[in-house]
Amino acid sequence: MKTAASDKYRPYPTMKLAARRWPDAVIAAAPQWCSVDLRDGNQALIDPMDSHRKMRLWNTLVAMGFKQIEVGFPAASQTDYDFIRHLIEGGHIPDDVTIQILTQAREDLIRKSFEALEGANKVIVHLYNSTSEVQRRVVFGFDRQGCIDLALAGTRLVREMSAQRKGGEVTFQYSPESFTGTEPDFAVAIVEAVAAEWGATPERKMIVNLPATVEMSTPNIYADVIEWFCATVKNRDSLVVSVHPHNDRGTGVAAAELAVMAGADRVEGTLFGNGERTGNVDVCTLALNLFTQGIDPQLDLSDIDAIRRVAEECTGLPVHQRHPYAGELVYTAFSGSHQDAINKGFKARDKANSPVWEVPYLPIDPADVGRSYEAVIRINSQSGKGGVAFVLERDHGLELPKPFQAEFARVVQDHADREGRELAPEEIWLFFQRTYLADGRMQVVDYSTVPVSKGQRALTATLVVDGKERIVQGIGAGPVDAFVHALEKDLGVMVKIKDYHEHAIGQGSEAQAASYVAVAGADGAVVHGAALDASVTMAALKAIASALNRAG
Ligand SMILES: CC(=O)SCCNC(=O)CCNC(=O)[C@H](O)C(C)(C)COP(=O)(O)OP(=O)(O)OC[C@H]1O[C@@H](n2cnc3c(N)ncnc32)[C@H](O)[C@@H]1OP(=O)(O)O
Ligand SMILES: CC(C)C(=O)C(=O)O
Repeated sequence: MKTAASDKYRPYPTMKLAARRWPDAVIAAAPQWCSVDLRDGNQALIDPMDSHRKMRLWNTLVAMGFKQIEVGFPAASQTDYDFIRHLIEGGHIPDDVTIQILTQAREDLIRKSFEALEGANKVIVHLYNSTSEVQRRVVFGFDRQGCIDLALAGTRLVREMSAQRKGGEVTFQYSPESFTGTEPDFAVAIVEAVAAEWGATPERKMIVNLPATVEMSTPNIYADVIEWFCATVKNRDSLVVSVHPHNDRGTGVAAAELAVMAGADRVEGTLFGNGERTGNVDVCTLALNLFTQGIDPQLDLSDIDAIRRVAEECTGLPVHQRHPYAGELVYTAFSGSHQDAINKGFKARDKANSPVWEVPYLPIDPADVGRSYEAVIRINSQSGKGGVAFVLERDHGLELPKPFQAEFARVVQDHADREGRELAPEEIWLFFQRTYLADGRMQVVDYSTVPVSKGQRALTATLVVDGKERIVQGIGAGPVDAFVHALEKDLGVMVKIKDYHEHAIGQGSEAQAASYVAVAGADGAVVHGAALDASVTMAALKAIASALNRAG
């Protein structure tokens, strides 16, 4: 980047805090959540939501457990106004949910907002005006006092209209909008003036929302300012301090978390971070971050895919595949060492039967957000033996021995490299069948055994070799040993079994035997073979044939 261009920008002022406390704070409970999907999220859409989409999103937000929901800017849009009337007149607002509306500090807009709220039980009236130095100078053309006067005029009217209002209580919320561009001492001054005008008390608290309207600094500086604000503002116990981080620097989540550590009681945000420019802070991520620390987030995210679907369909914006917790790929490992560790983690967990989650590379149990283990491990050229073995065990019950895994993984990896793409589990299974189970030069058709002396059995096997039927006979300590001797005696094929494993797949009459052998060829190279059969002995003989066929 050219140096000349960066001369345009100035560093954000830091805060001189004598003994900042937030770095040592630990979040022990969820903050109050307020969804602003239907307002801030909506105002950022190319096509703002119609009533139908708003209603669908509303129902999802309520079902998730949001108790405060900003439902619109009724004085700005007829759709918002009508939607709010529909919520109220249709009786769609549960008793424990408070709707919030946004208005500027302008008389006509405030009056219209109260009109929209008629008949609603509890409401939050959210008044804002921009307080930043730039906006005072460039947009409004007034000084600090002019800015305070505007806020006070708006507050006064909200107070008067709240007193006249029939029906339930009004909670007042004030936002010094563009707080991050506002001198902290001025933010305190204007909030104190507004709180005095409103008459905030510890019994009738006012919400003070301190938005990172534009995220302009590292999150630690935002936290410093929040801590300083909370320590400095008069009558802190009459205020609910709220934050409303945007994500211009990509650190909205961190800013919200540090702000809560610094003393904020409440967080405004949206599902998956939709909102102006780079979005509002993502409440799903914040909530699940808490969840992974053992803290009840007070929001139900147990079916994150369903929530994601609604959000995507209502906003028309896709959630990124790598989005924390919700992205399509975030519970999937392609790379070999990750797959191996996840596979071992799952096995250790099954064995230990422990409630504590400690599967490597998975910060959260996918099942807790309604995701399944199915797609955790997927195979491409970056995958190793653990991943391939995981897929075969998960889908087909095969427990491949370690050296066997290594051999088959090489086959799969070569193919994935050639194809340059992910291989579906069905393709891997097809590959396994083609590599080990398909008919080769030698096929075992049948066999029988009889005891000949103590510990010795004679085996007769019918084979097809190069298309011709052959009968071979041999004696050995068991059927495998007898088969090896038969192959040597009658076909002149030397077989050195280096390793042998078998296990059952399934139970009862449906059960199958899986056999795996490692055979050393004349040159000493080890080749593996495998077979499945209803009979354990037949599976063993077929596995030997499989290895010999592969050895060529
Ligand atoms: C950071 C945020 O997200 S804040 C929320 C922003 N959301 C929206 O603006 C969405 C909906 N807004 C709208 O539909 C319109 O802007 C309306 C209906 C609110 C107002 O419409 P209009 O008056 O026609 O236009 P416009 O927004 O351009 O008005 C700007 C005027 O409002 C003034 N103004 C802006 N914000 C405020 C405020 N919070 N309080 C008082 N006056 C304000 C401006 O100084 C300007 O005054 P001027 O006309 O004397 O120069
Ligand atoms: C109205 C305020 C809270 C806002 O949306 C913002 O500052 O981003």
